[in-house]
Amino acid sequence: MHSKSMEAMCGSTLQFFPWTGCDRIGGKPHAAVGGMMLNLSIRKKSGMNWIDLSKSACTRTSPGQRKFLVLSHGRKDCLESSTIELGNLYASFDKNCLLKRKAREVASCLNGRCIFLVGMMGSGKTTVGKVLAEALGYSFVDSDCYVEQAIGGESVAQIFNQYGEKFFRDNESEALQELSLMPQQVVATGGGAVVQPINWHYMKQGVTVYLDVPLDTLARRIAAVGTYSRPLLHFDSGDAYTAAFVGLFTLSKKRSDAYANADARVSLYHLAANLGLEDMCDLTPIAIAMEVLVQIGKHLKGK
Ligand SMILES: Nc1ncnc2c1ncn2[C@@H]1O[C@H](COP(=O)(O)OP(=O)(O)OP(=O)(O)O)[C@@H](O)[C@H]1O
Ligand SMILES: O=C(O)C1=C[C@@H](O)[C@@H](O)[C@H](O)C1
Repeated sequence: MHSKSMEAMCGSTLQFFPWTGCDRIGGKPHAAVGGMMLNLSIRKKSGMNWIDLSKSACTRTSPGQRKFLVLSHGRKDCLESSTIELGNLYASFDKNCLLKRKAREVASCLNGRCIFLVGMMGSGKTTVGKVLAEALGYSFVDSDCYVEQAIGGESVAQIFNQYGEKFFRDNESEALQELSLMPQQVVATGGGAVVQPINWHYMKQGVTVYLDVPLDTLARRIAAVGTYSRPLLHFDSGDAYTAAFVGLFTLSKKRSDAYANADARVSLYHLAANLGLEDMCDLTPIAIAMEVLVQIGKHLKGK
């Protein structure tokens, strides 16, 4: 579709929300983290031209400046589905471009140091960690999997059942010690790694980031996949959500001080609010990974 005809079709309240799910746009325009939320007035002020959708997603409309695609419009009836699909495609491309750009900037200050993600079970350390690692060009390691392999392939739940929690914690500490000696890794730590003071000594060889996620969101995520793989939340009776919520509540009371040791904190509650989102579920792993990089950048610059 030609850019002019798209402009004529779509009218005047176009916005770009790179950090949210494209299909769930509805929050109020806000200064987004990583800063790319455009509306018509900003577009006019900055003298932007529409992008020709038939060209590359990274079309440069003026030297050194990359322009972004339109994703949403105040009047849904004037958007053709093909336009939305194309917008979604380009938007995810752009989100990755922005994430990679931020990752390059942060990587240049990290000097190969690892990132240790800490947080409660279900906080997204694995999901976000993989996105971060990919953007930074780092390896991704899940410390629970590392322990499982070290023990000989048994699952965390089996290790808890057979050998008890102390045995698992000792092996977890050994794993973190080994991982702290290897450069350029994003490590998703086990939810309870923060309780052993010695683990902080290992993790502080790199940069530690706390993914702070409300208990209700954690419990919903865990209930969706079941509590079987998480021995501290698994009970034979009762529904999965209640078991997860009660278990997480008890653990979080014991751990909140420990999580506060992290160098940086990413609060999903605050991130969603800053982006004008009513529902935290609309925060994509890319959005959260971007915020992790922003907070690491601030930490490294001493802000
Ligand atoms: N941003 C997100 N939006 C929606 N669901 C998510 C998000 N991040 C993670 N999830 C889901 O939540 C669940 C837990 O995520 P994940 O395994 O990444 O957490 P974790 O912190 O590594 O958990 P654990 O410490 O128990 O291993 C998964 O089912 C995952 O798909
Ligand atoms: O929060 C916890 O104590 C745990 C979290 C998981 O990642 C595993 O390390 C294990 O299930 C214990």
